[in-house]
Amino acid sequence: MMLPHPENKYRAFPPVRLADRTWPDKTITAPPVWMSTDLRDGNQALIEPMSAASKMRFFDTIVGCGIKEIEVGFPSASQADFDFVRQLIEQDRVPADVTIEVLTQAREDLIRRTIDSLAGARRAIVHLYNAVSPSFRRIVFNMSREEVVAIAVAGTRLIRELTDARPETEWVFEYSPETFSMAELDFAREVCDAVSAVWQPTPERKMIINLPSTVEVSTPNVYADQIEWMHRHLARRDSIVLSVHPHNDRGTAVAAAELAVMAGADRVEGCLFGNGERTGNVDLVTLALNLYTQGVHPGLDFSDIDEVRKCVEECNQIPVHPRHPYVGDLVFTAFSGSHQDAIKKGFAQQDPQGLWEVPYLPIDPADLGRSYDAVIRVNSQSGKGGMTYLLEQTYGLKLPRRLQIEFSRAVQRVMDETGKEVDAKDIHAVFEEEYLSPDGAFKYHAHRMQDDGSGVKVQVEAIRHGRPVTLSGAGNGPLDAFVAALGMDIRLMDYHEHAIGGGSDARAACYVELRVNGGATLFGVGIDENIVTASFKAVLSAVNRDLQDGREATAMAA
Ligand SMILES: CC(=O)SCCNC(=O)CCNC(=O)[C@H](O)C(C)(C)COP(=O)(O)OP(=O)(O)OC[C@H]1O[C@@H](n2cnc3c(N)ncnc32)[C@H](O)[C@@H]1OP(=O)(O)O
Ligand SMILES: CC(C)C(=O)C(=O)O
Repeated sequence: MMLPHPENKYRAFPPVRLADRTWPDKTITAPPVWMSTDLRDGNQALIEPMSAASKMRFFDTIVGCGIKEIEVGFPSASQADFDFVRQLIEQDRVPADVTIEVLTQAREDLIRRTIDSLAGARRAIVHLYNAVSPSFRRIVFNMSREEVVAIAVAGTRLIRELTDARPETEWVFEYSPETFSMAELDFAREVCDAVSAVWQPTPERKMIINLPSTVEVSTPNVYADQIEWMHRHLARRDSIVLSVHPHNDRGTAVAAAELAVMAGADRVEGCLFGNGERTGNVDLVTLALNLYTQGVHPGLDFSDIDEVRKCVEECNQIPVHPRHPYVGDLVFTAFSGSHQDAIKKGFAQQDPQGLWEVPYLPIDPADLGRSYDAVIRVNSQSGKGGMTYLLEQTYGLKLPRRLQIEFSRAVQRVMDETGKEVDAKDIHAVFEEEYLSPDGAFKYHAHRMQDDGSGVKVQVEAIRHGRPVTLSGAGNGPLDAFVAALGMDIRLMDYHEHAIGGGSDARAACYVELRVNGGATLFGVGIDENIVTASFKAVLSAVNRDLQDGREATAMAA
């Protein structure tokens, strides 16, 4: 089935004729004013709106993130929203540096109730809106341009009158020409100018003009042009905080907000992790952290991003997508081998004081309180890098390179059999089974060693096929002597050792690569508190593996 032809049903959004636009050359060097509308636009979009308790918990989280302007409801729409505003004020829940905001339609009864809800507030933003685009004028209101301007002006006048009568509150006025992004620019300007002419803001007492993409209908560059046009043409611009309120219908709300800020917007309204009507409001967390990764502090605190996500998910009853920027479960995870390899090398070379430069990771997960353990996960697409990284991070085992290659085949076998992702514990189990298994033919028990200056003699007590045996040998060093004691055709090809942990709990890990009876080389691993014992165990591990592989061990000691 093909999609039907769209030409007769949809048409391209016209570009703005703004030849001398300046925003493409701008960079963002300071954060905008952030406004969270989680408790209003976010809440009105939920299947089940939040309870008062959830709203209060969410409010505290938003405050904890450092957001200073918070739209807390639409108090004239429901008793629940009205009561929540009252609770915030009466219980003195609003910190001194935070301002609550409420939304109202431009209708007298609704405006009166809205202002009533704010009685006793120290400072409050009253947010008035009415839709201005041609289709809304025609379909929803059946009104002319003049009538739409008149609604906005009347609403503003009433709010002015009611707020003037309550000087105990510091009032801030916000006006939104709803559906701005679909409206004619000259008309949007006309409405906004008419409203600000009534409110009479000053540079000292600014009002907010908020230009929403109520529905995102164009590419973000067009929205940026619309914002730059308004930024240049609005009357009383020096007395206006220019705000944007992008929705995400085309999936480009973040880009739209960023370009809008480059185009002159001072303030951004959105929700944490992008909840909101339909495809959501712009995600404030992504915006803030995008800035952070450019070296600009957003003025917000997401240093424990998982805690913020937990609250938002529980209050909204909507999970955050596993691939959501910065916060999703999988965004600091690499499954594919080449990515894991690059990340592992990046972590190893990262200068803790230097610029962040770990490949594939645009941000240090630790800045967000995310753990490095989660960075690399292993499935059938993974190479050796991921599994060895996990072994090192979780169990302190630093496998030499050729052992990494050998071991990755063993893990790959398990994954091919199960088809599942494996975690650090699973990988360690495979490692144990392969190299540290106590069930091999030879088991180390104890040893004695003599060093007379000219050479070393060892006597090793071992269990062979369940029976105790004593192996004796001499050589240049302990390992040489032990290999001689085994009486087998063994060549030591490679040797590595390192400490695991520190202090009294420290142990030694020893890796040997042997060629037994002229066959292919293979590794053995030994771990013990004593480095010599670890090396003997490593040799037995390799010999046991050789025997397991069914190779002939012809000259074995009896
Ligand atoms: C883009 C946004 O997110 S805007 C915010 C939207 N949020 C909400 O609407 C949530 C809460 N809203 C509600 O509970 C209700 O809509 C209320 C209580 C505000 C109003 O309810 P009602 O009085 O039943 O009106 P209703 O919801 O049907 O609104 C439609 C009427 O409001 C008018 N209207 C819509 N927006 C506005 C506005 N901004 N200013 C003035 N009138 C408006 C419409 O023209 C329509 O009038 P009509 O009935 O004469 O045709
Ligand atoms: C009220 C306005 C700002 C709004 O929510 C929108 O246009 O999406």
